[in-house]
Amino acid sequence: MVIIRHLHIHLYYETAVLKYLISQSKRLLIGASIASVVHGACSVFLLAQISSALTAEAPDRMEMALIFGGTAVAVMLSYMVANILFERLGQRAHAELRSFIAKRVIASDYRHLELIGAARVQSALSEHCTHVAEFFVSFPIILTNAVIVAGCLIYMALLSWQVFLLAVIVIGFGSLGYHLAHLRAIRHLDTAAQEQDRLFAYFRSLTDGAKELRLNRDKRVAFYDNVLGKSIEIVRHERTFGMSLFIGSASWGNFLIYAFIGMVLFVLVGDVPDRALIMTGFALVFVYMVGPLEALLLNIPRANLAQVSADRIDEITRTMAASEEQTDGLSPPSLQSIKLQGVLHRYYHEQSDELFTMGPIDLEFCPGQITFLVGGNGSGKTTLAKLLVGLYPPEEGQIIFNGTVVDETNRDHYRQLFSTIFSDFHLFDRLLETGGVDLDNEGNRLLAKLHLQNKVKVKDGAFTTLELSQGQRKRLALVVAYLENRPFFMFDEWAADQDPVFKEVFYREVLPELRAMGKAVLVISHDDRYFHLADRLIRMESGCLTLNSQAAMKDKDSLASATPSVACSNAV
Ligand SMILES: Nc1ncnc2c1ncn2[C@@H]1O[C@H](COP(=O)(O)OP(=O)(O)OP(=O)(O)O)[C@@H](O)[C@H]1O
Repeated sequence: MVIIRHLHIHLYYETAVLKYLISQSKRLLIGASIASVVHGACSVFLLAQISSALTAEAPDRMEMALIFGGTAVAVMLSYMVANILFERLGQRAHAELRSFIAKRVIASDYRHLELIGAARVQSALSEHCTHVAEFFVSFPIILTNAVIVAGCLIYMALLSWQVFLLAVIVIGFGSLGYHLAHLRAIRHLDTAAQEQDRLFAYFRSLTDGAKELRLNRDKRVAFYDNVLGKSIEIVRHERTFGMSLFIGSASWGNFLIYAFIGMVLFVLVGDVPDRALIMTGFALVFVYMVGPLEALLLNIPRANLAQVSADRIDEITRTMAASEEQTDGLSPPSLQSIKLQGVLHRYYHEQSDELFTMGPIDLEFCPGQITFLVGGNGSGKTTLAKLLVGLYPPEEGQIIFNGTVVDETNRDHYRQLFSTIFSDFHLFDRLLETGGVDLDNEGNRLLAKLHLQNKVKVKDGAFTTLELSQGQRKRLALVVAYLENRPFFMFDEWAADQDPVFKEVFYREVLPELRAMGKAVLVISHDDRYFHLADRLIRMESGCLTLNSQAAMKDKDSLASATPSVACSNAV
């Protein structure tokens, strides 16, 4: 009873995500909905036939039996078609939603993605997606049963307008109760959804922090009791409370149904001549209607859960701004010069209300030049590298590439200039480089060059294993960088995990070779033994460049006595 109004709410109160999904599968949804409506209508028609068969005369029975049989087959077929189509719709919605989020994540500005965080993306891709897909499974149940209930009400109106009027009053009461419960319940489901995003971060700590948790019993207990267990409990509690409110209102609806039936049977139908016949007719409708009504009352909460998840996905994907134009299909850029002019980036730390400012910085890079970027921990080296390679757009100042200002229209193209190995690099198990080289041959040649030929091979465009030490995995990343063969190489503390022998290889063979190939190279390093090998050395302190020495470093003592050539306007 409550249903028609709430069905209306759910059909029209769509989030952008549901709208998108519905628009993607419009035809399938229309087909499945028609099959559901046909199923509901045939079911009511079947009921009408059962009712009239009870009082039918013998000569009509044969014809009625045929119609009954035909309707029963139609009920079966429409049920099958509706459910298969909705199952397909559910699976399709799930897949569409996953690709929708994945594409949004890929296109999102890097800084936005950093701010959203991996846990929220994971939560959206897994649990929220599943809830939304389930909407398409509960939708046919809601639709079919709504049609059956509506049909029953019409049938009732034909039997008696007084009964129909009473039904409308009961629907009003039911809706009010449901609405009040709905407002409260949604708040709890929302809280559960927010907590679930945090829970996914704790799930990651379970695997990422596996070593620490095993080595420290107190930490393990505290992590489970105060962090993970607490979060699991909050999600359980909030969701149970929210869903219980819905179930409470469903029970209220249920009570109203029986109150309604009682009123009709004992109050409205008085001592009329055909009492037994009229009672039989009503009893049949009631019995037939109770099942669909209950199914409706139970499935609407599931649709609400989907709604909350869809809102959550919506919120996450909406903040994934994609301000840059994708520049697929353009040929890779070549490098003449890169100029950083007054570039600046700020990090705001909400908890401590502190701001870290990097810049303003002026720098120039050209091909065939090796630049070392040095400085203490947290001085801003990686941040500068992220700005240089176009992962962060400068908040102030600009980057000029081959004489052209880098902006939203060409930043994606500009980024194709760089092969990078950040300290938190990621290795894809497949080699995704598409430079036209024979990946297997070239990959294996490079593996031999980096002394890894006995550990790992490239086979069918993939590394045979990634189960290697951190230093070896970094060498694999170097193989990938070589295969990319871009004009600019950026290494963020690459050599930190290498043994002394390979450090020598890196600084004395790999880097000079890259220079000879005409590559521009930026090396973030703490290896002061090798600083003198740089063509230029720049030092960062508290987000400012304090030294930009163009001269070749002959020894590190000359470095220590060098005067800063770049004024720091940001000194703290
Ligand atoms: N993702 C981030 N969000 C917010 N603040 C950040 C983030 N990354 C870095 N910071 C802030 O910026 C400062 C500089 O960090 P950055 O990683 O650039 O330093 P770094 O010189 O590369 O340090 P290290 O030598 O330890 O790698 C840090 O002190 C930190 O406060």
